[in-house]
Amino acid sequence: MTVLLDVQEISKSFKLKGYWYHKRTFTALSPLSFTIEANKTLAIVGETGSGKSTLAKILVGAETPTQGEIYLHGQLLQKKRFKQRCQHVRMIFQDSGTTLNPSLTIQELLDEPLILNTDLDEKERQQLIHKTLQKVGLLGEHMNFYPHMFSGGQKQRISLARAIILEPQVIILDEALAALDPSLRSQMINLLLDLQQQMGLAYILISHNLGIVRHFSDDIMVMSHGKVVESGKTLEIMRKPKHKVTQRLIMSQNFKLK
Ligand SMILES: Nc1ncnc2c1ncn2[C@@H]1O[C@H](COP(=O)(O)OP(=O)(O)OP(=O)(O)O)[C@@H](O)[C@H]1O
Repeated sequence: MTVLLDVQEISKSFKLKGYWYHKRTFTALSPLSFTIEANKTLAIVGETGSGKSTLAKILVGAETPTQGEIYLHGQLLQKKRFKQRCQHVRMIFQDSGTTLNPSLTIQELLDEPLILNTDLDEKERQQLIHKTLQKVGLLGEHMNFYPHMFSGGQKQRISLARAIILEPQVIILDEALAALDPSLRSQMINLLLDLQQQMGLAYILISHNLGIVRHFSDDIMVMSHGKVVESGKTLEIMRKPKHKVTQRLIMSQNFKLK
């Protein structure tokens, strides 16, 4: 298997305001490295404030790392080339549905990334939107609907359509399944797994729910205070957690793995 995403020694320190006479910084991420292969899912878990979202924002290009480099297929992802990053790494949030602009139709919402990032003409864009809606289990006719006409689960599918329309290689799911009820969640997980197979996607799953993590991820990385404290195969780590943070997370959810 070949490495798709290679994260090398990424760190992040925030400058704290109000200390001009004695500059202070807060280290949200200590240098950390990891790799992901295509068709695989890496789960990132950890207590609140451990740095998971900061790492996700760096990967998607919304935050600049203090140090470190990210390679995709061996090619350096340039910090300032947002367009390049947008095409390859996309992110879906827990409340993605609520971030869909209510005044735009689904066609207009899906057209935005295509206009910004591709040279496709109007007809080609419309065909791609139609195809992508079908890929996520919606109908081509939904193009003319507005976001308020959809349920929460369907809105999450629209966000997924927006994420995959540029055919990225990596999708970050930041608590993207948390707000869904159990049956919608399993439908969404099955859809994500199907798309992973079809498109060779790598997922980075940030979740507090170890049930989802176990069901969905191949590998796991446990974070605490901006550091990786344990990582490896999900099932092995869940069966025999070595670090006390991992043990605490598992115990706090009363999570048992037979
Ligand atoms: N812009 C910022 N300026 C200063 N500190 C920040 C900033 N963004 C994040 N932090 C700090 O960095 C640390 C890591 O935050 P982050 O949001 O990455 O944690 P998290 O693991 O995603 O937490 P949660 O599970 O609650 O979402 C926190 O202590 C947070 O307060």
